[in-house]
Amino acid sequence: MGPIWPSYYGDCGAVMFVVDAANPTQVSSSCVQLLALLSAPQLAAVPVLVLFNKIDLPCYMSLVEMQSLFRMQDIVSCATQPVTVLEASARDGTGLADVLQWLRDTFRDPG
Ligand SMILES: Nc1nc2c(ncn2[C@@H]2O[C@H](COP(=O)(O)OP(=O)(O)OP(=O)(O)O)[C@@H](O)[C@H]2O)c(=O)[nH]1
Repeated sequence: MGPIWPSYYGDCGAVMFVVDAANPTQVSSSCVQLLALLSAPQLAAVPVLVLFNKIDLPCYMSLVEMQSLFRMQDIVSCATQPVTVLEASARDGTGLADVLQWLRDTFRDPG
């Protein structure tokens, strides 16, 4: 689906970028897609949530290792938009309260 994402950028109020944290083979392609998304002019001021999902599943890499492989710190500090990184399991609900809080904070009516 990646190639058609830019056609939606103009309508985005926020982006939730979900990474399969149980699948280290997708790290490099996810990282390339994330960098392309963050450098899109239409998304330059749009809040982005990078969500490492499926943390209930076993993986040979720890989440800290995966985020290090992603160079998340560098990505966040170089991004023009606010970037939040969270972890969750959509299956058992871990971390979803933080995701909902991010949505509330992001779409809070400023008035
Ligand atoms: N264990 C676990 N499974 C999940 C979680 N979130 C989604 N799934 C399952 O993962 C499968 C694929 O769902 P998604 O990853 O959302 O869909 P997708 O991105 O199109 O599929 P893939 O790219 O193949 O992972 C489904 O069977 C979901 O039920 C999670 O947090 N934990």
